This record gives sequence, C-alpha cells and structure tokens, in this order.
Amino acid sequence: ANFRRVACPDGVHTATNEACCVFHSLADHLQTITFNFTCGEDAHEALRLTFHDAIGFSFMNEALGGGADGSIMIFEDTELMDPANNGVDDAIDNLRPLLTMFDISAGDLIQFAGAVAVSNCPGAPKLEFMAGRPNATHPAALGLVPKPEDPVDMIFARMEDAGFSPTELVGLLASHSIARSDTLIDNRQAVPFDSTPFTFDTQIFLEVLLAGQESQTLPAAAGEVAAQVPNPLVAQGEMRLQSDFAIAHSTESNCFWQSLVNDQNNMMIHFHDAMAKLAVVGQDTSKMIDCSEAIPEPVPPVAKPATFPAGTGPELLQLSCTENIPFPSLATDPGQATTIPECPDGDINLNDCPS
Ligand code: HEM
Ligand SMILES: [Ca+2]
Ligand SMILES: [Mn+2]
Repeated sequence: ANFRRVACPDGVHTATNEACCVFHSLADHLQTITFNFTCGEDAHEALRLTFHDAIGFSFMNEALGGGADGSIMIFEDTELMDPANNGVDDAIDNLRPLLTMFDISAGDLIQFAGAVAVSNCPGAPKLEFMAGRPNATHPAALGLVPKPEDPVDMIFARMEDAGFSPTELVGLLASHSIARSDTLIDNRQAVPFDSTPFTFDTQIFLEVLLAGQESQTLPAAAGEVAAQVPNPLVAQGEMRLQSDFAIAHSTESNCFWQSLVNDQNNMMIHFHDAMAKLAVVGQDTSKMIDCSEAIPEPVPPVAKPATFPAGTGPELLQLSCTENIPFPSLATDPGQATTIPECPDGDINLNDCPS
C-alpha cells in the first residue's frame, strides 16, 4: 500500500492519489452548500439519481446504454422522456452547476454525490467511490428504469439484465428507507415510504409488511398499494409502492426481505455491497481509481431497534416467507397513530423545513 499522501492543489487537502484531490474539494462543496450536512430532500434525490443513471445498461444489448456514465445528465432531454425518470430533474438541476466548478465527469459527479448524500443519513454505511467514468456519448434507451407498477417478474428480469439478483435488489431498496414520492400522488409532495424518512433504518422492511388500510387516493394511484400508517389530520401518512410490496412477497426475495427487519447491520452490508456494484455498472473498474477516502464518515445509526409504528402491531404483519425463520419480537411505539415528520429537524409541516 502507498502510505504517502500528496498535497492537493487547493492547499487544504491531502490525498492518496492526485486524482482524488478534486473529490475532496467536491465533498466539501456538496456538504456545506448542496446538502447542508443533512439527510433531507436533496440528499434523498441525489441517491435516487445514482440508480436512474446506472440502471441504463443491458447485458443483452450493450448498445442500449452505458450504465453509470452520466448519460442522464448529459442527455437529460432524452432520458427524462421516460416516465420512470419523473422527478429526477430536481437532482440533476442541483448537481449540474458543479460540472463547471469541478473538473469531473457527469458520471463521477452523480455517483459521488449520491455516496456523500447518504453519509448524512443516520445508519447508512460508508459507500465506496471509484473515480474515472468517461462521459457518456449517447443516451440510455427509454424503458430501462423499473416502474413501481411493473410486474415483479419484469422488474427482476430488468435488474438481472443489468447484473443484479433479487437479493441485491432488496439490498438496494434499503434506499427506500429515506424516500418520499413527489410525483405519484396528484397534488402531493414528499409522501414518505416509511415512518422515518430521514433515518436509514430497517423500518421500510417492516412497514411494507403491514396489512394495507388506506391508499393516498381512491382508487390507488398507478404503482401504489394501500399502506397501514394512515393520514392523520396534522400531516400525511405513508404510501407503499406496488413494487416494494411485490418484492417483499415474491418467493424470489420474501425471506431475505423479512430477514432485514431489525437487522441494521446486515441491511448496511447488503446496501453497501450492492451500491458498490451499482456505481460502476458498465464501467471498466481496472481503469478507475479508488477515491473512497473522500466520502465523509457517515452519521452513526440511531440506537433504536425497529418498532411497530404507534397504532399498528404484530397482528397486522403479512408474512409470506415459508422458511422457518422466526420474526423478531418488536415493541410498538406508544400513543396515537404516528405522525411522520416532514422535515429533517422533526417539524411536521413541509412548508417549515429549513431550505
Ligand atoms: C424496483 C426498483 C425501483 C422502483 C420501481 C423504484 C421506484 C421509486 C419511485 C416511484 C419513487 C418516487 C419518486 C417520486 O415520485 O418522487 C422512488 C423514490 C426513491 N428511490 Fe426508488 N425505486 C426502485 C429502486 C431504487 C433503487 C435501487 C434506489 C437506490 C439507489 C432507489 C432510491 C430511491 C430514493 C432515494 C427515492 C426517494 C427520492 C426522494 O425522496 O425524493 N430506488 N423510487
Ligand atoms: Ca427510514
Ligand atoms: Mn423528493
């Protein structure tokens, strides 16, 4: 191992490899300006963007896309015609100015920003970052990004064609622990997928297993199935993606999904490993340089086991795994139905979030 560090041109940082210097500076900018060291909306959307760029790849036909190559930013006008990419324009708009401020490719920017973003979320693992993605020369074909209303076998086939098993997909879906929809429900923003959208915890794996009671619209929106944690008067309840529900119950993935409930450590490992793969889809890693050192140390997990949200309980569990795996015994949060915070600081009114 090379233990010498080089002094970076910015006069502030040192790096194991000169090629990593720019990422140390970029991390500072992302943290202080773009994300404000917070696991908020902009961080969530930056993480989502890593997937929507990288999944534009097909082993069956490599002409369809270059994977994690920045094409979604470089050819935004084309790729955003795919309805599966609804909403990713916000992340692209946030990040695009950095392309002119830092000497980096669009693909590197997207994957690096996602890895820095998630470090702000309590309980996220420290992700890897390999530098050196050449800029995309053509857009990815439309139709490569899974949609929540797609049949689960179609989703698995699409993921397999990009190199991911059902287990790896479940690992990636830990991301839906810090996720809210802006586009699926008419006239609604930031509808959360679990009761703790600013904490990278296993609540998503638990709450998707609870019997549905209420959808956000009647009938449910395309890609939505009813969720258990309802809309209290003061704020909005959560929604379930049809795809998360189907993946939680498919025989290909249901036992693994269920096993992640209250297993923070295993969730972190599987998310870490699958993200390492996702970040280099379509890339020749032998030509890349490991700049993981530029990723900030993540905020540690909150020391709280998974719990049934207030007003729910084990009687609502729908378990389809037929292997004899005991389900963890979990407490139920006390009090009236859970009110899900809308801001990272715990405020329940989206209009009051610090920007
Ligand atoms: C079967 C595959 C997947 C489907 C169908 C899916 C679908 C969706 C949908 C419909 C939304 C809401 C977008 C909106 O309305 O604003 C969303 C949000 C999100 N997804 Fe996924 N997703 C999938 C996999 C992934 C993966 C692999 C990642 C990981 C990198 C990811 C990360 C996120 C994040 C972080 C958000 C939240 C964005 C925000 O809060 O603004 N998703 N996903
Ligand atoms: Ca969560
Ligand atoms: Mn959003």
